[in-house]
Amino acid sequence: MKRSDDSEREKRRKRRRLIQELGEQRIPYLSPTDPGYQDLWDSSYAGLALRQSGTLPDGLHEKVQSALITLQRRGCLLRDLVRVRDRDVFTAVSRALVGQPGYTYRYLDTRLFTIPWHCEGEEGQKDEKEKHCCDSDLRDACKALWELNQFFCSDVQQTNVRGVKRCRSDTENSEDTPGEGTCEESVKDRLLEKQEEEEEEDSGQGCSHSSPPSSAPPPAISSLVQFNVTLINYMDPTAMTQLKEEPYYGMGKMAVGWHHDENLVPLSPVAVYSYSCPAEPKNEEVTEKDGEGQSKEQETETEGEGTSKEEQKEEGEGLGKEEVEKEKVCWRVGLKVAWDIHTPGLALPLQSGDCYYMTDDLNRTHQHCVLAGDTARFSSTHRVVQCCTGTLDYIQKRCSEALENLHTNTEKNTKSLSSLLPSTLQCIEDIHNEVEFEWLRQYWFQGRRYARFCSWWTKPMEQMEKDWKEMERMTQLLLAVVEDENTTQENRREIADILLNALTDRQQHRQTWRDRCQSSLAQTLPLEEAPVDRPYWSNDDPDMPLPFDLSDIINRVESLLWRM
Ligand SMILES: O=C(O)CCC(=O)C(=O)O
Ligand SMILES: [Fe+2]
Repeated sequence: MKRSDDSEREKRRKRRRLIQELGEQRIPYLSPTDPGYQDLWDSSYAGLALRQSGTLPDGLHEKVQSALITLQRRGCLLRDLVRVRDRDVFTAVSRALVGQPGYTYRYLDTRLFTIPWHCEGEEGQKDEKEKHCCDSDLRDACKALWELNQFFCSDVQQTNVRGVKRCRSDTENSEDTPGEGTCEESVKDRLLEKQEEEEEEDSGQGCSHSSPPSSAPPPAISSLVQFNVTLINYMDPTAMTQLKEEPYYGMGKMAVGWHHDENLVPLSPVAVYSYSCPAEPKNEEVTEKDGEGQSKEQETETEGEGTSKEEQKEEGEGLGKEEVEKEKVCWRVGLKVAWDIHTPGLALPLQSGDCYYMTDDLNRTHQHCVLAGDTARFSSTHRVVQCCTGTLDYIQKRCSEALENLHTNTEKNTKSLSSLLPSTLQCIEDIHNEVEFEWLRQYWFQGRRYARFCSWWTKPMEQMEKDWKEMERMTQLLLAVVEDENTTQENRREIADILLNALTDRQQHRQTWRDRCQSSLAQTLPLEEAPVDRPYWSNDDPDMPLPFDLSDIINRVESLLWRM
């Protein structure tokens, strides 16, 4: 649901006031050197586990690290232009999705499409086109990430969390005395409630579409973990001028703000490989975008926390200096219990090569953020994404389902709708909108970035566009039925209603995507990354069954409904 600008403004105003009220006070959080750290971990963050760098299989680090550098060098890692509470923002981190061929992952109104990973023994089995979607360099890189994925799949289930080392040797002291002074509960309570309320809205768990029953297997149980994608993150803090301070605990600069991971299979774990590299690897393809190229004026997203520049300034003010200094050289993951202001937060430092797991319902009951260190850093975050409506297979089946209702008379060379059953028509118009807005426009909005280094999605997207065009034809046929005054069709009114709703939705969504494509932030992108508003056609394009702008047709159907 779209919320009005007014209520957005009001929310931001309240939040700003609460942050001002909180002033210099911060909620306590513990780091490994603080007394009580280990106890806090055991009691309140038990779903978190650390797999230290030195305990990974031989050779895996080298493979994975060189794979990550390859992805960066080849220009595969890009900042996403996401939507946070109706506003366009760039993610502070650059990202790419690698995973099962044909899978996608949706976060913050953005559907990422996988660069397929290639698994062992696959060569020779796949048909030619799949085998050569990327060059051998990228194929090797993706294969290394698949190997890491295999390791995580078996490790995360063997490691019934307690088996993994929780911490380093610097936590002997287990006295339970949270480091910082008391704070005014009332202010914090309200602040936290506000914060949670806002964040929850951004973190819909589970499937967001009410689609027909899917053939997907039941949710993974913890004994059988199959991570199906990894979202790769990269950030060089020295190139970023706009990192936000962590506002509630004073943990320091955030690369990724507080959030729950979205769209995962409930209770599924997340496994993260962390690689801090001393120097920024050169990006061959997009030299323009490096360093200074990242405009200082751009706002950056911190998932679920989109705040204005003024707020960022205010949040930074009043921070105790020594709090900012704490552990500042090391990258860390921050954790907090959701809906709870009494439990101190936890900051887990990550040495290069360290991995951590979020298991059980940690992702649901807690939020996490990423705190920037001094060096550039990659992470590979392996997930079991909810894929009931997110695979190419799924959407192709949906398209076929819709097109079944299009009957071609080969003799007369005419087309007609086989069934005019309202439920069938409703389903077809839903599919039409789904394929246009969840797939075609999502794909093209991210520009030509995929096709640049991997051709896997090119053909399927072309086919999908053809199918979608057939659906435009079907809507045109439906319009003709509704407008035929002489029809004996008894449920004409019901059909007109269905059509009107679908067209109104379509018109609105087309406008939203046009706005996203034309936003001032979108204009800052280099040509090959710039959003493409596709499909787009002029209203009198003879090749297209219906105009792009549906307002005339919507008016026609509306007035027709009045007269019925
Ligand atoms: O980089 C990390 O350690 C975690 C990143 C993260 O939370 C995410 O991508 O959702
Ligand atoms: Fe996350």
